[in-house]
Amino acid sequence: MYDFDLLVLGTGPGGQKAAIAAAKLGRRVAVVEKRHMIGGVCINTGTIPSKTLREAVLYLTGLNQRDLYGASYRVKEEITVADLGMRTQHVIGREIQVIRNQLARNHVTVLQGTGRFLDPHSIGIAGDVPADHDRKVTAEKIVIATGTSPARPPSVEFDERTVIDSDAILHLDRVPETLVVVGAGVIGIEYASMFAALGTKVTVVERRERMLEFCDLEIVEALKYHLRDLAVTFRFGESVAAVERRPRGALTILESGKKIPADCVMYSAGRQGTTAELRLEAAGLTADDRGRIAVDENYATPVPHIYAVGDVIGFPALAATSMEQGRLAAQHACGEPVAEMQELSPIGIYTIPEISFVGKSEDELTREKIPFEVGVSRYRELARGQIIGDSYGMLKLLVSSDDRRLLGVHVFGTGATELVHIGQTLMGCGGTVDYLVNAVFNYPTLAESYKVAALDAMNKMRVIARLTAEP
Ligand SMILES: Cc1cc2nc3c(=O)[nH]c(=O)nc-3n(C[C@H](O)[C@H](O)[C@H](O)COP(=O)(O)OP(=O)(O)OC[C@H]3O[C@@H](n4cnc5c(N)ncnc54)[C@H](O)[C@@H]3O)c2cc1C
Ligand SMILES: NC(=O)c1ccc[n+]([C@@H]2O[C@H](COP(=O)([O-])OP(=O)(O)OC[C@H]3O[C@@H](n4cnc5c(N)ncnc54)[C@H](O)[C@@H]3O)[C@@H](O)[C@H]2O)c1
Repeated sequence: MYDFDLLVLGTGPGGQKAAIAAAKLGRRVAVVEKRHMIGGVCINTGTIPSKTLREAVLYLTGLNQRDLYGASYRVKEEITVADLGMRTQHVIGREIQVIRNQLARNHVTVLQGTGRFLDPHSIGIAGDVPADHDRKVTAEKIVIATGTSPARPPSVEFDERTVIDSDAILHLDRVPETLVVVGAGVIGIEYASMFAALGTKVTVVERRERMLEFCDLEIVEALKYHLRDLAVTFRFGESVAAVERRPRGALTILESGKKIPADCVMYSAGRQGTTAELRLEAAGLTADDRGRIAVDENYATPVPHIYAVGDVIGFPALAATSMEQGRLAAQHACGEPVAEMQELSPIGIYTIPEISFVGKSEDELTREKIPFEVGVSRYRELARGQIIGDSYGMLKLLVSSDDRRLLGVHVFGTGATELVHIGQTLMGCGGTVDYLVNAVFNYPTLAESYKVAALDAMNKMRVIARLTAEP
């Protein structure tokens, strides 16, 4: 008899949903988590602090209101890290309470400490403080949901103040005047946007020739234009060779020989699966060179009673997908029928302005030789866009020229990450552009952009149809 039916390592989005799903099926469930990390990277160092910081920045700088009230509009003249941290800490605290309460009311046992495999069914838990004793628990099924940590190259001297990663950026003692961001991935660009909005002079160094290459090119161009307008400098096609700490700041040395001085350097050049402490070999498992664990379509590892979900299994490494993987893995582990994860997942990037999309991009459709028409709506032509002072936002629909189905939705500007779900729902139900053409939307709203873009696509398709029909 095992101590638990299902034991989960890690309480990020994947671990939480795995634990609760199994508890709802009447299983005896436990989660193992380090002290001060309930909620995982998501709540403590990743998604939630970064998105809350972004709201604080937008509110305090008044950036979103400047189209209406002028370039000098500010809610607060001198914005300090205390102003920013207050909101972040408040939200983190509340979210941790919500998670603790959800686990407790579902009778999930929380075991505090760092878990490691002793054998395929046994986990040793090392306490985080000397007073916590080492203990051993056994479980019939185990879910690994240990997430990732920032990758720290050995050539970089991290010191938590001047040369930092995305965890330490939440604990700066002041807003830097100059900042170098290494890596223009999602994390790098989101933080570059926030600091640029605060007035920091940001330089982004990216090894590749472009950034966010999975996004619509036109939208990435629009984002770059906005960021340059906020004094961001981009160095594409450049790699960082070394970062040197100096008494007052740091020097980022590029392979091309350039030296960039800055108060602070944030390294956001990828993340590494948190598997080093797990002693996977004791369970007969291995991780790849980036700490990731291989799984099958049910999230089972090569050792069938052990599952892995969330960032530790790699792409797409998002909170929303991690949650769903956790739920599906638990269902499978409990012998319940499992639906496949829906392919149509949206991506939301909380830059300033924000980006969101679902489905294919123009580049992908062109590569795949799928004919499509584009319908565009610009916020400045929507009454709601004028009311909120968003003159740059846009929504783009990609419509199949063959059967008028929606193939992709790309949104840039206020509310993009919310608006995208209208398109996602329509696409998930196999809907065509005709639904949007004929639907009545609330007015004045940004959702109306769907109708405007649908009409635009339909008008273009009509021209082609007319010309094609001519003898
Ligand atoms: C700065 C930043 C911003 C992000 N923004 C977004 C966003 O806007 N939207 C989005 O969808 N995603 C975002 N993400 C990604 C998102 O946070 C992750 O996809 C998500 O947190 C992954 O969830 P997870 O279940 O894999 O576990 P994680 O949230 O990674 O948590 C893993 C947990 O496992 C614990 N753990 C590790 N090893 C052990 C062990 N041996 N024993 C016990 N516990 C252990 C850790 O302490 C940690 O608490 C962001 C990430 C970062 C870093
Ligand atoms: N809004 C969101 O959904 C969101 C937000 C933040 C993070 N995330 C998740 O977190 C994950 C990690 O994000 P990330 O941005 O750290 O990683 P990433 O791997 O996406 O980006 C790292 C970037 O750094 C560049 N790079 C690496 N080494 C370099 C060097 N020496 N010099 C210059 N450039 C270098 C790479 O070319 C790459 O573009 C993402 O995969 C994403 O899923 C999601």
